[in-house]
Amino acid sequence: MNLPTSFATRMQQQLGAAYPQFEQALTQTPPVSIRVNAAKAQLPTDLPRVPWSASGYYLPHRPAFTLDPVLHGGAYYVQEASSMFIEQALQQSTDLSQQLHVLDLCGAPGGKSTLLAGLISEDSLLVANEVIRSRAHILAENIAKWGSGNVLVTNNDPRDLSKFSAFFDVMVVDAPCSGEGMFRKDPGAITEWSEDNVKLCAQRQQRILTEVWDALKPGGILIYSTCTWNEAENEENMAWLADREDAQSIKLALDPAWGITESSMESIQGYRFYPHLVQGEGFFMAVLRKGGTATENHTSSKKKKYKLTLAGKKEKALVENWLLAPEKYEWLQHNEIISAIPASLFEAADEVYQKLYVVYAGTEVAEVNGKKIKPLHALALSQHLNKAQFNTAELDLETALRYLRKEDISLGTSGNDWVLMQYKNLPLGWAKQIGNRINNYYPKEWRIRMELPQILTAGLELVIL
Ligand SMILES: C[S@@+](CC[C@H](N)C(=O)[O-])C[C@H]1O[C@@H](n2cnc3c(N)ncnc32)[C@H](O)[C@@H]1O
Repeated sequence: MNLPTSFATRMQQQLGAAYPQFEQALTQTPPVSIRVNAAKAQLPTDLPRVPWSASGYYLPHRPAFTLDPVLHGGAYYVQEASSMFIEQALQQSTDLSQQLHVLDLCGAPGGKSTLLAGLISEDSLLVANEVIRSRAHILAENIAKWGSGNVLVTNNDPRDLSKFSAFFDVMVVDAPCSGEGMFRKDPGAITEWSEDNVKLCAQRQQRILTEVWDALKPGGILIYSTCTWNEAENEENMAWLADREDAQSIKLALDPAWGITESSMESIQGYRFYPHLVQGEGFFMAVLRKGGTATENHTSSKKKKYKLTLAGKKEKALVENWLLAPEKYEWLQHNEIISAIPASLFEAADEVYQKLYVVYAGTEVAEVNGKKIKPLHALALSQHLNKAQFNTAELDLETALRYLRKEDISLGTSGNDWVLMQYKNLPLGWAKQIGNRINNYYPKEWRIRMELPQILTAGLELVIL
């Protein structure tokens, strides 16, 4: 691999005698790993586990993920193993039984957001943000597929977060960086790399951290990560922040067998992932606790004017049984769209709506137009869907893939109703039976564009819950 000279020199200094193993590891094929959505599926297997994540597994080779319907149903997420380490940061720094407000600032495409959504309690709120519009929509798609129901996806610049004061208990900043840890996976990252770019990235990271800092509560946790190894974008930025603001680095307990390299610089504990020592790509993470005492999540009772509008009684009655435990939700209506958010999150969600541009919220349940009701795609993928309310059709692999390609399919059935399309008991989306015909309601922008091969191979052997 043709590495930039100044990068190679720095890594030689950083790694000493281990440098040749590091360089050799950069020529190896990256490991493939997935994280299972524990609310939807289990993977009964003796596949090796990602040691720092309860639901992460390594696969022996890279399957054609696009052709696995179970992926489209949100039963797992393809995620690089090192980045699953934020699970340890969250678990070791935070009481997850509490109701939390969590921000994932640089969220797309959604690896860390879906991991966070799986770790926080059902009455905690995750704000998954992404500054780039098109990427925010991909994030929303992956959040809808994960199906938790307590996530708001926003499309804002970090500076917009400065409208919040002491709102978040936890902030994850997975910052845009110079990407040294991606050299093996994405050789394009090598050509984009330069010392100047490292400096620019470090400055941008400082700006981002400054803009969002006030939104973190006193006593709150910042989980900062990059996929790069240089100190300027990592420990130096954390030391700069801890020095400027009142913050302290948190030391995590590590199993030495994990192969993670701990660094200690100017009172900052950092965690580095090198490809010759771990099964994963390059990664850095540090955790800071903001000074002061944590405060409970309570919202001002003074506020009268809500941005969120409650659904009308009639509309709510039409659809509320489509979710399990409907009494736990506040039912919202925006134009013809009815959605649900956990009732305990109403005030917090409203505050987010007041301050940010929300592109997706909670569970979008239905579109109601007079007496016409259409179940929405996110409902099919929700972890809280009340399946008993719907007709279902179990599809074989080929039909499932044709459905996901938004092709016309035939089930040999007749009737006049909405049908939940399932593969191995996992909901994929809706179709409408009209007489003998099936209208395919799979979202156009999500459809599989790849041609189907002559011979189809079954995907991951998950047990759907
Ligand atoms: C490392 S990626 C995030 C990966 C994501 N956390 C995950 O686990 O799937 C960094 C993200 O930051 C976004 N980004 C780029 N410039 C930014 C900026 N100035 N402020 C905030 N985010 C930015 C990128 O669009 C990208 O989605």
